[in-house]
Amino acid sequence: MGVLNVTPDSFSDGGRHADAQAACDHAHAMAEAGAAIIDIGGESTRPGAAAISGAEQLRRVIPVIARIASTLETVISVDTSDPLVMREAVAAGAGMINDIRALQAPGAMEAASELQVPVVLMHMQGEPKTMQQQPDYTDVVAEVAGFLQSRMNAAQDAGIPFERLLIDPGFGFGKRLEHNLQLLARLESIVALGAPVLVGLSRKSMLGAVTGADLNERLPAGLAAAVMAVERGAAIVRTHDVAATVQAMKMVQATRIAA
Ligand SMILES: Nc1nc2[nH]c(SCCc3ccc(S(N)(=O)=O)cc3)nc2c(=O)[nH]1
Repeated sequence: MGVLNVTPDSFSDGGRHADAQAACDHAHAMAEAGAAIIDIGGESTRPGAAAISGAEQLRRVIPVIARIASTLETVISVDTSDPLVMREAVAAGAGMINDIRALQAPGAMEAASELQVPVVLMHMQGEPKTMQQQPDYTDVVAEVAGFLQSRMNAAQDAGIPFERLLIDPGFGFGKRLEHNLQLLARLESIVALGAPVLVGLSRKSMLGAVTGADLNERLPAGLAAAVMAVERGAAIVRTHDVAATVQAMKMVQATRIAA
C-alpha cells in the first residue's frame, strides 16, 4: 500500500489543480513501482495534528481520487473516519476504506456497511492531537487484540461480512516505543484474530528511537520492520517507499515458496 499524502503541507503553494495532477503522477509512479493499493488521506493524523473538517477533507481528496480512478486500475483506499468522506470517496472511485478510528465515528459503521467495500479497522489510543502525551497499557498486545476483536464483532453485527474486514495494530497511534516493539514482536497475536493484518511502519518514530535515524533516513530500518511484520503474518505493508519495499517483499515471498 503506497502512501499518497494530500494534506496541504505536502502540497506546493500552487492551485489545487496542479496539485491534483502531481498527486496523480505520484500515484502512477507508485503503481508502476508495484503498489497494489494507493492510500489517500486528507487528514494529517500524525501526533499533535488537529482534526480536519469533513468538508476540507472532501476538497482535498475527492478531486485526486476522481483523477486517479479514471486513469489507474490500482485499488484506491481512502484514509478517513468521516462517513460523508467515505461515501463521496467510493462514489469517486475508491475501492477501500482505511479508518484509523475503526468506524467509531457517528454514522461511519452504517456508511461502511452500505458501501460494501473492504474496510481497515485500526487501533488508536485517544486522538492524534493527544495520543502521544501519555500512552499507557497493562498488556498492549492483549488490549490491542481485544479492541480489534470488539470492532470486528461490531462490524459484523452491523452487516459487514468478515471477508471485508482488515485489522491494524496502529503503530505509533498512542503507543510508546516499548509498546510498538511489543506489538511488532508479538504480531502473531494480532494475526491470530483471522482478518488480514495491515501494518504502517514507514518512517515512524519507533524506527528513529531505535536507530537514531532522522525522518528521511529511516528506510533500512523501515524495510527490516516490514520484513519482520510480514514474516509474522502481516498481509499488507503501508509505505512511502514502494519500490524498496516491493524488493524486500519479493525476497520474503521467494524464500517462503522455496521452503
Ligand atoms: N491503517 C493505517 N493507516 C495509517 N495512516 C497513517 S498516517 C501516519 C500518522 C503517524 C505519523 C507518525 C507517527 S509516529 N509518532 O509514530 O512517528 C504516528 C502516526 N498511519 C497508518 C497506519 O499505521 N495504519
